[in-house]
Amino acid sequence: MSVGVVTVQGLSHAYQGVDALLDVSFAVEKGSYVGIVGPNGSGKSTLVRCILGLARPDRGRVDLFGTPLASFDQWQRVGYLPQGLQHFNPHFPATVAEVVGLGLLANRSFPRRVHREDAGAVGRALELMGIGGIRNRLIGELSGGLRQRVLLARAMVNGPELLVLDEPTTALDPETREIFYRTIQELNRERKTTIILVTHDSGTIGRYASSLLYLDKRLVFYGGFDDFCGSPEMGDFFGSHSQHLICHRHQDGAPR
Ligand SMILES: Nc1ncnc2c1ncn2[C@@H]1O[C@H](COP(=O)(O)OP(=O)(O)OP(=O)(O)O)[C@@H](O)[C@H]1O
Repeated sequence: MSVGVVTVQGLSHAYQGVDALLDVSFAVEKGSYVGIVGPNGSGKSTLVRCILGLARPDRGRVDLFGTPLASFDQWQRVGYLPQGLQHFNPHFPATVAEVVGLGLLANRSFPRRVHREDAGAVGRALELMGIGGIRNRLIGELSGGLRQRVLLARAMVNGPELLVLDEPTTALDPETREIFYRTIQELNRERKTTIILVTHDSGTIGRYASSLLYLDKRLVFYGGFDDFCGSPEMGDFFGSHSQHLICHRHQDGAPR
């Protein structure tokens, strides 16, 4: 039997009485690559924040690796790349290696320090992302694509089994975006890292993810991209022309 990495049951969340999530239920199995899509304000970030315990749902339940969130304490098994982290001041006084090393602190009790022996883990994460050669550069001096690789290395430094990425490609040009998606796909295929990735681009993510989760406060669709393309509900939702455009790009596109 496959192992549930994330199980969400009946999740609802409102901000000051305004619903952001309504009765959302789904399960993510080990080794899946789930793309979360939906319009602006449809609750995507709120959903991942509830999954990670960063927002408290009004109703419902989240289990991580079979453990209720309230008692889950194995955060080294989870990597998170939040939305909008890529904007660094060019003079931000931290090197690439230092930024990646901060990822080791998530599961450490006080005093939280990076130790000398952590260099090995940092080096491995940098090599995994193909950025070992820039370890001493200042993070603020890098291009958007390299910066995003550094932040991904930071999320990967503990060797997480689950990686949650919230709109990681918004600041990237189309070519760098494809490279980034391919990197995530390799992590999924070769290391069997379970991926949950929030994006606005249903067409592109459909080429890489094993499942799409379409959210509009409620869960509208959860399944494979081919089913998404054939789904009459999604046709009603987008209008058949838009659905065709999304799915047509997929058929033209990259390997899965
Ligand atoms: N801290 C907050 N306080 C009040 N309202 C919030 C807060 N965070 C989000 N919201 C509202 O909750 C709704 C869902 O927001 P959320 O950021 O989860 O959506 P999203 O699908 O990730 O949006 P986007 O695609 O624009 O990033 C939106 O209407 C948003 O304005």
